[in-house]
Amino acid sequence: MAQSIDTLVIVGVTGDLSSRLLLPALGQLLTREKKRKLRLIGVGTEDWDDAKLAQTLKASFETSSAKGAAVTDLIKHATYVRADVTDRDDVQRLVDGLTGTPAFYFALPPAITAQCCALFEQTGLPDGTVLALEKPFGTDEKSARALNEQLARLVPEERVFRVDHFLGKSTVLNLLGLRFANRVFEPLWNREHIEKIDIVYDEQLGLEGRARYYDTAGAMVDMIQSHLLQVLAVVTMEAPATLDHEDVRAATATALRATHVFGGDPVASSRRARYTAGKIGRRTLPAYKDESGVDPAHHTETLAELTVEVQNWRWSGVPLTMRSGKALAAKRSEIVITFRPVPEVPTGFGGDRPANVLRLSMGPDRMELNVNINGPGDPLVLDQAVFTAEFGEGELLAYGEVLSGLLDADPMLSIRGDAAEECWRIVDAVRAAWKDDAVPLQSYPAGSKGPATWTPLG
Ligand SMILES: NC(=O)C1=CN([C@@H]2O[C@H](COP(=O)(O)OP(=O)(O)OC[C@H]3O[C@@H](n4cnc5c(N)ncnc54)[C@H](OP(=O)(O)O)[C@@H]3O)[C@@H](O)[C@H]2O)C=CC1
Ligand SMILES: O=C1O[C@H](COP(=O)(O)O)[C@@H](O)[C@H](O)[C@H]1O
Repeated sequence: MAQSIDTLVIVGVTGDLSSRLLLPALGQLLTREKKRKLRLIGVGTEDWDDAKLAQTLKASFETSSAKGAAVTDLIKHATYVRADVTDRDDVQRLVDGLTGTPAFYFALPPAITAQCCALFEQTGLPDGTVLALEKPFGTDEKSARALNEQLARLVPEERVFRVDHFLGKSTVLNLLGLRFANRVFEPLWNREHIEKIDIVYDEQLGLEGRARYYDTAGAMVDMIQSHLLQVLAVVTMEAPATLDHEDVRAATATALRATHVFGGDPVASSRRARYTAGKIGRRTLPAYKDESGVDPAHHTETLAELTVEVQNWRWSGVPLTMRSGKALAAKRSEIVITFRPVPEVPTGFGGDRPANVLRLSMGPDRMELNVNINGPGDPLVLDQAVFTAEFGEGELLAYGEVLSGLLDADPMLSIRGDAAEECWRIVDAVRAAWKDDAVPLQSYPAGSKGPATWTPLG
């Protein structure tokens, strides 16, 4: 695909996302694509200059071992613009200084992004501009819709990138090949054969100084509303005819539109908890409520679980449970597909015959399928064998995949506007029930597996 973006404007280049995730991924991309010509403009309110930006670029690129002509060229010509993007004159100056076709990557708090977009309505934007927005995209269904309407006044939908780096993860991309390029999985990928699906993203990380954002988001918004619902959409969607963004995004949006809280009951289908003081390995964590910047009155959950149903012929009645939390005993990131038991095993077989389970791990990126076979000793006693395959990490970091699509103006890995609204619709009812305290906020010690009363998933 022809390159169509030649100027990348990172607004918020002085921030954490930019230096820790975006720039290393950009460096990796340019190492692979030595002929890509890209100018970088970094924007922030800090008193930086071009030399300080170059220094930051070098440090970030080192973390991904980035090198080569395109990398050197980008650093050499990168410029820093000090601007407050909520100030009309600053935004006008920024837009007037642009040449070529720009992509604005807003590595900013979402409210600032919205203010900047409102100013773009006054300043105008060059033809072909791409706008890339980080999560959270709005704060609920209503605000997401309003933001979509605002963006639609600026650029066409295909030029809005609602970034979700989980869509760039190797295992999530591999799901497309696994499901739609094999005869053996897709015919079984439905309610007749699948009993339940669990999507788990447990982290050992605690708050990591992110109270300003996390304390108003919590695990439900931080992980389930965005990343895990996107993964769920890829797991449950119908086969797209092509991998073009029109087909893939139509398929994921259709799956999300059919997704509803299980049994229509947000109370019975959700759980929440918050960590108390504890130890993870050698690290001692204070209770979440005592972390710096946290307001205990927010009752923010650090572990959330939600069961939904995709209400269509393929999935009706199958519980799909998403869970994610922080400060847990072990990192666990997997999609677990549990098949229904076989209808009958011939009398005469001994041994266990557990259900077939397909595990797709999102780090390390690999799959495991357990099957029951005749045992190695007595052939009439069943045993279990495991087929494994490594997906590999992928050539690019997840953010590299996202940036690659963005610079080529291919929104396949970006969330379409209506899908973003659907994700809020699914969780808004649950958040309302939580706000009314209809679901108790339970607790678990940091470093544990979560509240002891919760049934383990997968
Ligand atoms: N950090 C992470 O791991 C992840 C972050 N995100 C999302 O990325 C976004 C940014 O997060 P993060 O980098 O952590 O936040 P930081 O607080 O570290 O950085 C925010 C950036 O925004 C800039 N900024 C704030 N106000 C203005 C303004 N008025 N004009 C110009 N620049 C401004 C700051 O510039 P300056 O300091 O110069 O004022 C800074 O560079 C958020 O939406 C977050 O949800 C998503 C996934 C992961
Ligand atoms: O967006 C986010 O994702 C990370 C988890 O993603 P990973 O790819 O870094 O494992 C999560 O820790 C963070 O809270 C959330 O904002």
